[in-house]
Amino acid sequence: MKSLVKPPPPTTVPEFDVHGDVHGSGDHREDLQEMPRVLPQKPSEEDTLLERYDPDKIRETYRDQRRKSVRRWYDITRPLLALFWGRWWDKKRGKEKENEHLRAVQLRETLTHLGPAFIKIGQALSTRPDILQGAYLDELAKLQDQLPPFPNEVAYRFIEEELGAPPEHLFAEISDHPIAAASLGQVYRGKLHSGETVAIKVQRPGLAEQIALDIFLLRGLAVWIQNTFYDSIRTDIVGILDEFAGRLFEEMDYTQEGRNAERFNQLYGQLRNIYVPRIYWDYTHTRVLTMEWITGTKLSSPQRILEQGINASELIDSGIQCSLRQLLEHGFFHADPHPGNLLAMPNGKLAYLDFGMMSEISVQQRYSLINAIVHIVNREFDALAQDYVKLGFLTPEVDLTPIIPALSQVFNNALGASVAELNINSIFEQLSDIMYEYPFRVPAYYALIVRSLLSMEGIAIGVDPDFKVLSAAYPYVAKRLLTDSSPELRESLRDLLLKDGSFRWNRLENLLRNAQNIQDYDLGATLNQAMDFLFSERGEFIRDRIAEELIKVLDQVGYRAVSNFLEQFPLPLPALQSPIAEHSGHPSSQPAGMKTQDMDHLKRIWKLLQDTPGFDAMKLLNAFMQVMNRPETQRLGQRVASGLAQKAIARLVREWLAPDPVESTPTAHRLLPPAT
Ligand SMILES: Nc1ncnc2c1ncn2[C@@H]1O[C@H](COP(=O)(O)OP(=O)(O)OP(=O)(O)O)[C@@H](O)[C@H]1O
Repeated sequence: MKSLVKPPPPTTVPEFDVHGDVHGSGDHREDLQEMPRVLPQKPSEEDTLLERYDPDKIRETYRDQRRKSVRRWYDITRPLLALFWGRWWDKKRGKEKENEHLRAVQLRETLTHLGPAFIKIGQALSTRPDILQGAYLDELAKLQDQLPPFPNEVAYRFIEEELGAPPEHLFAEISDHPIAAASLGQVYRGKLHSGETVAIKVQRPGLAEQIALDIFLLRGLAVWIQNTFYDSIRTDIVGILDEFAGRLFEEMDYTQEGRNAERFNQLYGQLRNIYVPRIYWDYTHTRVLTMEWITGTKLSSPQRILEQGINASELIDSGIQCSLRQLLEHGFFHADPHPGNLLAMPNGKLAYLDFGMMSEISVQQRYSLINAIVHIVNREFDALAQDYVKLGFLTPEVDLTPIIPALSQVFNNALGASVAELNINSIFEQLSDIMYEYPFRVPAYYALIVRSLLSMEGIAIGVDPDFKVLSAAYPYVAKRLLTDSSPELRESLRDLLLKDGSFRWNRLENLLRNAQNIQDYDLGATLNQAMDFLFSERGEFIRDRIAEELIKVLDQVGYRAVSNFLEQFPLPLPALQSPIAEHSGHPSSQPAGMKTQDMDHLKRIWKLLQDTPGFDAMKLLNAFMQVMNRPETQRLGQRVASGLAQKAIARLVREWLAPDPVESTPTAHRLLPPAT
């Protein structure tokens, strides 16, 4: 790191072309004693063209630049055709496997050589095992970091152009070489005059222009492919490319990245162990981003993390919890969470970097995703097929009959598989086959979600080979089902808890147990939700079940109370028959120790609630009192009372009026039900 507090005087100013080559040399620093005022520059022509992704505007710009387009087209197709030809030749000679690594390296080098747009495409492909295999995935994963840097002078010039003053005036220190050179920019370590250590990200020169031209050419190709092979290509490749390009353009605007970081921090920065660097807006503009420096180890080096004694499993769990909230709660998600963008901090926190590529999914899509998880866990594949319709993968007219068994095969295999086999990667691989075989149209956002999930799983498995993302996700889903009052999730909760008219206590127990340890699980919200749900129109079905259960339970308790009372004060009354025995048709010989399965569940649920952080008996009592005052409860009470009365009368009638097969015996003995 060099100190720039007293820089030497300027000499000549270098000139640059769009490729970042330096013409002329010399030091252009001025000797200013004071902190300069930061004056962002007026946007250039390139800036205005590239304010946001607009395919029509780009087409208009490049339509008349035929020579430029043809030359670039030639540059792109030549190495790619050479690559395809090489692969075809390998296949013909049966050397496909033998040369796989060589071709993969060739692909990586070709994409690197073709520039940022292709590097980004390669990065996206590196998380698509449904498109590429083995060696290719490994090689493309190397694209995620470390590209050749561009000269310091160019970077310093950019800083000056963007921030209105040379770096030596803006910063107290700046590293004399970039500490990382990524696809879109390179990063310097620096220090503000106020003392904070910062990361200064400077964009590659000529980047926007180059990317716009490449996207123009690739989109033309995608439109042609889609129109020509419409029947065999069911994926909306133009849509995917537009989505990708839109995000790439956003990524090139570093002020957008700064805003993303702040929004990310606002939504997820409060989660346990999650850290988001602060943005220094006075030192940030379209092509220069200054943020808090994070000291940490990339998750791409799990071994080094373990060596530092950081609790890696906890770190990964925090990452998974954060990802779940991104995808299923707020819908604003980091679409590029590769291990190079995540740092394990020495204090055990997980820092997110690079907020250039963010994506959003709608509320409806989020609910459908949660429902899909519930249906997978429940093995309800007909409902899962419907989820695909809701998520836009299938049109409503598609016949789901053959798709349901295909889905059931994938997930039954997956859920029945051993821990090592149960990974999202293999599930997605099999789903890709189904999506290819049946008329699925993969929406553009799906690729990003898959990428995000696969990346999450890849990172988790790197640290803990037994990690199961689905299992880690379920507690969060349980929490959402128990606390979210949206009609969609209530519907899912109802489906989960009621089957063929009976209430599945074990599932409720399971949900409560799963949600118990989730950090922001709010037991009070669960109770409120339960009450609201119970007394809503749609809760009527459950109210009926509860009335029945209560009648059963109270009848048993009442029987026991009377029975115990009579044991203390023997009276010449006929024997009371156990309601359980009555219910089951088998009189029990031990009424005092009787239990029902439901009672067991209720007891366990009560225990679970007591053990849940935030349990407060007084709050529960309050809720209970409120419940008691509701007209529905009073109606419920009337039903229970009348149900109990009916049962009691029926029993009395049976006991007293029905002929007794056993002769009168001493009262104390007759308190026991007749032996069978
Ligand atoms: N705040 C920071 N603190 C420490 N190091 C940082 C910080 N920001 C970036 N870096 C380093 O710079 C590298 C590149 O940063 P970043 O990923 O933001 O750049 P990029 O051009 O968007 O890269 P990518 O090709 O991943 O999109 C990171 O992998 C990290 O090593």
